Amino acid sequence: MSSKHNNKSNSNDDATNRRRKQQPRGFKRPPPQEEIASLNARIQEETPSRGTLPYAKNAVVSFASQPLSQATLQGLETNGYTTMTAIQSGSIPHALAGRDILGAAKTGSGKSLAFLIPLLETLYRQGFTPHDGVGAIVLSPTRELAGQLFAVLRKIGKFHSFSLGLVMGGQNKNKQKFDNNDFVREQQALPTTNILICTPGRLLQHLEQTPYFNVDSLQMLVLDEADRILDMGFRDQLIKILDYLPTERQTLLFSATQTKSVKDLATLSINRNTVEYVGVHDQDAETTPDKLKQSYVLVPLPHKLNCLYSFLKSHLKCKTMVFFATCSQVRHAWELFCRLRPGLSVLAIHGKLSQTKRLQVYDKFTTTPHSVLLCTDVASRGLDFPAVDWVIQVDAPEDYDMYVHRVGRTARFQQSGQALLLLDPNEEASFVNQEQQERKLKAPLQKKSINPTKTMLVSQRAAALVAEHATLYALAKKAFWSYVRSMSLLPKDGIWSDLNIRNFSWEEYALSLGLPEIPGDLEQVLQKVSSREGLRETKNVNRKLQKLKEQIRLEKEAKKKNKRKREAGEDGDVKSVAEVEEDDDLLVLKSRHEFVDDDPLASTAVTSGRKPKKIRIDGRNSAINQHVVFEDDGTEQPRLLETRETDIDEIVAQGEEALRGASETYLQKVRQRLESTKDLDKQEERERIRAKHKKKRLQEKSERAKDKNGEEDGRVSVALLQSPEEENTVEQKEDSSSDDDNSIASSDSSSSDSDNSDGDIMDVMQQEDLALLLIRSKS
Ligand SMILES: Nc1ncnc2c1ncn2[C@@H]1O[C@H](COP(=O)(O)OP(=O)(O)OP(=O)(O)O)[C@@H](O)[C@H]1O
Repeated sequence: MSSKHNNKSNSNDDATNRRRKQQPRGFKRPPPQEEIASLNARIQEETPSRGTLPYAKNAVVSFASQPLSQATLQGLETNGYTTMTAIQSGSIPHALAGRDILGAAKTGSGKSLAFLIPLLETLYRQGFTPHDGVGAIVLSPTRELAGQLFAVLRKIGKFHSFSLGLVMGGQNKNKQKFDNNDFVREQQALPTTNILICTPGRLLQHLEQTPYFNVDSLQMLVLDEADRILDMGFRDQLIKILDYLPTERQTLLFSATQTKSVKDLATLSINRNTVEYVGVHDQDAETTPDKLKQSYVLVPLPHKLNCLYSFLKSHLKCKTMVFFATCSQVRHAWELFCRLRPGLSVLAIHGKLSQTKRLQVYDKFTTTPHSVLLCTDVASRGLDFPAVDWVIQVDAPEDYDMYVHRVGRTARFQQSGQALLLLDPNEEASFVNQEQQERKLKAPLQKKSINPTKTMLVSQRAAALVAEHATLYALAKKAFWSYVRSMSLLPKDGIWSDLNIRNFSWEEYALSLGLPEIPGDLEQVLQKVSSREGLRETKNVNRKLQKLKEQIRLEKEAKKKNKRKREAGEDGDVKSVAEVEEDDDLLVLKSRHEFVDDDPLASTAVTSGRKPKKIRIDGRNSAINQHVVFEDDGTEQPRLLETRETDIDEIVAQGEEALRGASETYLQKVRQRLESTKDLDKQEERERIRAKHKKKRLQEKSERAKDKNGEEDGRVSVALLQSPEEENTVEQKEDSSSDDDNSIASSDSSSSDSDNSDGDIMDVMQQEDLALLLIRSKS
């Protein structure tokens, strides 16, 4: 391969000259051939024996002591990387010797550099130039992670002359025209790309469709989050990809929850007798980072949103990630919380957001210190957001691996962090099972409880908002059904095997989302989704039904449009999407376009070249395309009750008459419910305030006493209690890592919080009155 160096083109010389200019003074790189020969000799000499860790786990080993090229060392140094982490010192010497690696280490321990450095070195020592084609491919399960790896590679590979490519598709909003442009641009760049970072779906698309995309010179294949790429969602794509790649290559697999399955290794043509397994934390007592504090609280499903909102209100100076089970729940919670204004930036990321929007949110959360990111598991793996203080899991994870990745978004690389899991009482026995935990999870989960005097009720406000906004109503419905579906489809052989989802308070859960009741026949749905067969059947029936509905709707729309044109001219009460977007940033009508899946595979099902759609001011859609929505892993999203992503499509599909009828009944129900619970809620709220005031008085009294005694013990009020036994205790000693939070909590409790609570009671009453007023005016 080194002969390839002799074939350098002029453009490559230019690139080399440019890079030389970037190099700091005094930086002298030896002539490549000489340096390469010396590196090869050192590697041969210093390669550790198979099956051994080259250094003790806690040894301080510098990058400079390794047989690495000057360009790589320079790249590392300029970015502040001087000493290696355990996984780096454990795996890099083996990887430099060309061995296949199975690397396992805790989240945030520096696995990315553990494979990116050998990747640069291998290509460098092989003398790769842009004309040698693809020498290394890194597969990532999500676009955000691919983008993050690309950014790290650019930084540390700055002094090399390789061409890097990031291929993940769906850069623009889901318009096939734009996506095609991206795809064509990628196709043009691929033949001269040396290192490719990509998601499996897009790579496969290129392997199948890009004529001059030659992967015959591939030296190295890396699977970041390997167990995820090898699991069901990506497996088929991976197998197809592997068909195109040469089998003679080095393969590196990294993850915090590594696969050791023989089947997986065979899939990747890895010889299990020669692969190096580097599990630097295997002997540790815990599978999660050392500086991560983990706890769980029992919160009945219908109270989870109350609990989350209260938590956010008392942690305004924190950066928090909140995990939900489904995209629809994230969308609903985001819409709701944006309207409830908890007092910090509320962001949301999930698989159905357009790529442009996803990148914006990613950047915003990276740079905003006090913010909350509501997300699905699309953000659970690999993402390295700086300084995340808290990870909250509103919905329990599907399995322990997912738990490890979710909580691993905080306490990264020597930092501390906290994680809180909200478990419904029905879930406790399955998740916090001693035996299973000791065997698999090995995480020090502490049970805490919620301080009731600190909990705010948002469900009343949610009901008022849902009554007012049709978009929110549609989102609440979707959130409800998507959660039911996700719970019904939990793996039957995993930790949730004993869970009976019929034990959940579904009626109350619906109310907590702002719905007046369960929006449909729950029993029927549970029966249908109880088996995957049932789900598939439902999906097919739904598609046919949807097609028919769509046809009828289009005919109706055409008729209406003509009528409107005749009566009021083109403009009438019709607004363009852009106009609606301007009206209200939070309206979901805006996201109707953005939430459409941008998966390249999905995009083929989207009609292109249409005129801009028009939407009625009142939020009813006037032009709906039928489209297929894919999950991030490329699988088609089942459509049990959701037919499409437009917010009010189901209402529209029922036609004008049905809509009016439904809205009447709905408002009637909300009215009844608000009337019936009004006194009760007011009384509850009063009691809460009374308790709070009493607590405040006691606190002030004790503070006065302390002042008198000159005492200062640093105790502050917090929302979480240490253990259920301490449920009535409102003060506890705080740990240093959450000082910020608690200073807020404490200042809230002394001044602003009591304002808040007054504000809350006013709010609830006002909201109720407002809702009733609204209902009356509508009826
Ligand atoms: N040798 C090093 N010196 C200093 N910082 C490092 C070093 N290696 C990695 N880091 C930093 O540690 C953080 C976590 O690294 P990285 O994202 O690679 O972790 P990871 O093990 O891949 O985590 P996950 O399992 O979540 O994917 C990053 O911010 C990275 O810059």
